[in-house]
Amino acid sequence: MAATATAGGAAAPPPRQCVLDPRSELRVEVPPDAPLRVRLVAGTAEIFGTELPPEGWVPIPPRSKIAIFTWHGATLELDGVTESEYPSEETPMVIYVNTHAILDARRARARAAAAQGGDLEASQVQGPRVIVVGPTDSGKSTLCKMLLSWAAKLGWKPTYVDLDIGQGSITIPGCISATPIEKPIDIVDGIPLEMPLVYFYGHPTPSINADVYKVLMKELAKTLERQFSGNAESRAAGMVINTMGWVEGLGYELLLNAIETFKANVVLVLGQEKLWKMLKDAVQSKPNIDVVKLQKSEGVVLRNSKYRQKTRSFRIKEYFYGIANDLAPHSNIVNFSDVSVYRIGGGHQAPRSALPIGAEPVADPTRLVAVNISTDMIHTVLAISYAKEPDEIISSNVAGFIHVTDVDIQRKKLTYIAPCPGDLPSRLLIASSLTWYEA
Ligand SMILES: Nc1ncnc2c1ncn2[C@@H]1O[C@H](COP(=O)(O)OP(=O)(O)OP(=O)(O)O)[C@@H](O)[C@H]1O
Repeated sequence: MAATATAGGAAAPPPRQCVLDPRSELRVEVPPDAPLRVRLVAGTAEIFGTELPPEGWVPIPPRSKIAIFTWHGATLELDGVTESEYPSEETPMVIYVNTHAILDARRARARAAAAQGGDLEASQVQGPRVIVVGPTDSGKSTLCKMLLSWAAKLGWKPTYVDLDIGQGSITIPGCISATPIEKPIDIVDGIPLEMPLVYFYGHPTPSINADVYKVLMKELAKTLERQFSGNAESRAAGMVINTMGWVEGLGYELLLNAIETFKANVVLVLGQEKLWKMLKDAVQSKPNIDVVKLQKSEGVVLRNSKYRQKTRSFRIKEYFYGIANDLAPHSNIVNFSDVSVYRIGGGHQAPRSALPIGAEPVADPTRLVAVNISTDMIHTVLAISYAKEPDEIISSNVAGFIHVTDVDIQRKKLTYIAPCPGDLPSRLLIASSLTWYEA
């Protein structure tokens, strides 16, 4: 099939078939506003580690950039509009699946050691803790998805940890989160959202308050450590950790911090020799950390900062309205006196208007600051903390998010939308710089 560009006002092309040779993939970009569906006609194929069902059409969400890969050959049918679609035989998939096989063997070893019992070191019963690093658009999130889905297909329940606050593949951007992956990741619905453990940072870049970012990583790691200690199976299945594409200066320092905090024992470096060498040298004194260089796929689509900003907005919108725009959020009103809003590390970014009257920006980067509700909060996202007391906010995970749609200073009322009806599960809210404007 030749490369085609069919979006941009042109009539939708008729359904078309594509025959893929073994170990090749069809790369497809879906436009933001036109539907595409795909059907497997013959053979087997997968999208980032999740197999296409043998029968029936699979809707591909708008704005997706995907590769439909086949190990043994496949015939596909596409129906709808694409921005581009082209096949490629040059993929790093064999290298990726070999990496998966090595991780799988480590999981099996950890499980067998735990079953044997006796006096064992923690590292003997710990499965692989894989951290995937690389510059922006090197395919990190995609490789994480594949490693998780292939592991889940074999019955493991690895924990996915997402440290990429810029994009947010588990929940909205601005969060550090983790969730067990119990089955291959759904092509349409993405990462399952039943049991995520979410810590709210509240900004799309760590430079705003790197100390808070580090504290939240530590809190998440501590909670996961506790969960692993009581669950040999998930400890053997290990973790797959996705990171940000910022690999220089502070970004690099945070990567080293993440490796240490989550006790990663496998570092997969995508697409940058220099980063691989730097990390290898940095961890050489530490036992049992493998730093492995992996080829980047040429299929990974480059996204500029404007596109990323837009994607962030869509992720927030999806939280309230669903991926297929099929959910209806609930609008609600609370009195100012019924909630308390805090900012973690009130220093750097907080506008003076968001600080208590007469307060100066504080120096302690992790200090908690109570903020007055003001019209500045309109269009921003607030997180609902599980904390019982304000001083527990930084060490507590969050229950979910609300989006502020109006602030009535005179009547002292805040209007918001939430995914569920009813009262807020907590009165302690965390402010953020994340905004979303309803079109
Ligand atoms: N082989 C491929 N063919 C087509 N699209 C691909 C392929 N691999 C990845 N993509 C797409 O390219 C985009 C970028 O990939 P991905 O999100 O994995 O990169 P990343 O390194 O995690 O990016 P970031 O730096 O933002 O964290 C995604 O939309 C992904 O679906």
